[in-house]
Amino acid sequence: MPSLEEELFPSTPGKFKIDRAHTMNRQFNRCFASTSTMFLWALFLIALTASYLSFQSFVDSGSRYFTASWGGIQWEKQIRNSAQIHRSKGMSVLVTGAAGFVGSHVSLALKKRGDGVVGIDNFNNYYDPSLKKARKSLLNNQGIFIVEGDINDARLIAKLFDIVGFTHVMHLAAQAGVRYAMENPHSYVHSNIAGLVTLLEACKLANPQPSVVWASSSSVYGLNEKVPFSESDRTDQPASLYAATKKAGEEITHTYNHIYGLSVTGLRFFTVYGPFGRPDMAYFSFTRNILQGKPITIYRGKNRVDLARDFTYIDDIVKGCVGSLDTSGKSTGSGGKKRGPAPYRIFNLGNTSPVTVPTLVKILERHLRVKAKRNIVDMPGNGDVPFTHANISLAQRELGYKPTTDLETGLKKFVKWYLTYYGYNRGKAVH
Ligand SMILES: O=C(O)[C@H]1O[C@H](OP(=O)(O)OP(=O)(O)OC[C@H]2O[C@@H](n3ccc(=O)[nH]c3=O)[C@H](O)[C@@H]2O)[C@H](O)[C@@H](O)[C@@H]1O
Repeated sequence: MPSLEEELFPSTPGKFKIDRAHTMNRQFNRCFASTSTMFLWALFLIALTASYLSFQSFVDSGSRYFTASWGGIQWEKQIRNSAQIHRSKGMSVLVTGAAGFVGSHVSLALKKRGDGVVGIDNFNNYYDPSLKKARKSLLNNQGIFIVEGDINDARLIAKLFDIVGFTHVMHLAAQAGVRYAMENPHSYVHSNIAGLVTLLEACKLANPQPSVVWASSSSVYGLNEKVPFSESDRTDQPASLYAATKKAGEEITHTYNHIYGLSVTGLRFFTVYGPFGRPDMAYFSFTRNILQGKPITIYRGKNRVDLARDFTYIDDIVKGCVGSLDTSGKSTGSGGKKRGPAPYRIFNLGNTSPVTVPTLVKILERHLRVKAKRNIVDMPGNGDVPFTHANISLAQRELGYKPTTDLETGLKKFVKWYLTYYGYNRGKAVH
C-alpha cells in the first residue's frame, strides 16, 4: 500500500507528475498570488472611489444642502400656479419668511385680494418649527406655495425669478429677536446681512426688477431719547447686534437703490404681536408661563422705571405692508443697470401709544383669568432698550396707515387664538 508520502511523492515514473505537480503548484501559487493582488487592487480601487465620492459630497455639501428640496416640473408648476394673479392690475409677490409670523399674515392678505404669492422659508428651529408648518398649511389651503429654502441660496432665488417675473418682493425673512443675538451672533449676520445681499443681487439682475419692501425694525433707534421716534431721528447708536444688522440692512438697501435703481421701502416694525405670533416674544412666552403656573421675568429699567413698548397689532402691520407694496413705485434698472432714480423710503409702523410691560402682564392676567407669578429683575445688559414710541405721521401721509387696534383688544384676540390653538389644558400646554 503506498504510503502517503509515496502518493504525494510517487517514484521515478511519476517524476513528471512530481514536476507537473510542482509546476502546477507554482502556477497555482502565482495564480493565487495574482488573484489576491488583483483582489487587493480591487479593494484599493473601491476604497479610492468611495473616498472620492465622499470627498465630492463633502465639497458639494453646501449646495446640496440648499438644493436638496427643490426643482422638478411639478415644483415649477406649483410655483407658477401660486404666482398667478386673479385681479386686474394685481401684483405677483415673492414673500420671504412666508411661514413666519408677519410673512404668513401678509401672504394671506395679498392672496385674498387676488395677488399672486410665492413664499420662501427655511423653516429653521429658532422657535418651534411646528408653528411654522401650521402656518404653511394655512397658506397651502389658500393656494399659496411655500418653497422650502434659504435666501442665501443664490441659485434657488435666481431660479424663482426665472420661473416668475415677480413685480414685488416682500422681504420678511430674518433672524429676529433682540436678546438672542448675544447667544448666536452669526445667525444674524447670516440672515440679516448675507441673506439680504443674496436676495438683492437677484432683484438687481431680474428683468424687470421688482420693487422691494422689507422689514427693518424699531430697534434701529437704539439709545435715541427723542420721543416719539421719527424716521429722521438718529439711528447710529444700536443697543444690540440685531439692531445693528437691521441698520446695516437699511444702508445696504440704500446702495442697491442708488447704484442699480431698485425701488426700496424699509419698514420699522414696532413690537408686532397677535395670533400665530412668535413664541420667543414676551407677550407669547408670558401667556404660556402664566397658564402653566410658571413664573415670568419682568425686566425693569434704570431707577426702577418700567420698560415700555409701542406694541402693534398684526392686522395693522399687514395694512402697512400692503400699503407699502401698493405705493412702492417702480424700480428703474434692468439686468443690473440703473436707468434712472427709483424711490427709497423708510417708514415707522407702530401704534403710537406705548404700554409698559407690567401693564401688558395685567391685561394678559385679565384675559387669561389667571394670576401671574412675577419675578421682577433689573434689566440686564442684553441689548434691550427702555422704551419705544413711533411717530407714524409719514406712513399715515404716504401709505394711508392708521392703526386701529389697541393692546387690550389685540391681546384679547391673541389669547382667544392661543387657547384654541394650544387647547385649554392650562397645566399641560403642548409646547
Ligand atoms: O420692535 C422691534 O423692532 C422688535 O420687537 C421685538 O423686540 P422687543 O420689543 O424686545 O419684544 P419682546 O422680546 O417681546 O420684549 C418686549 C418687552 O418685554 C420685556 N421682556 C421680555 C422678555 C422677558 O422675559 N421679560 C421682559 O420683561 C423686554 O425687555 C421688552 O421691554 C421683536 O422681538 C423684534 O424682533 C423686533 O424687531
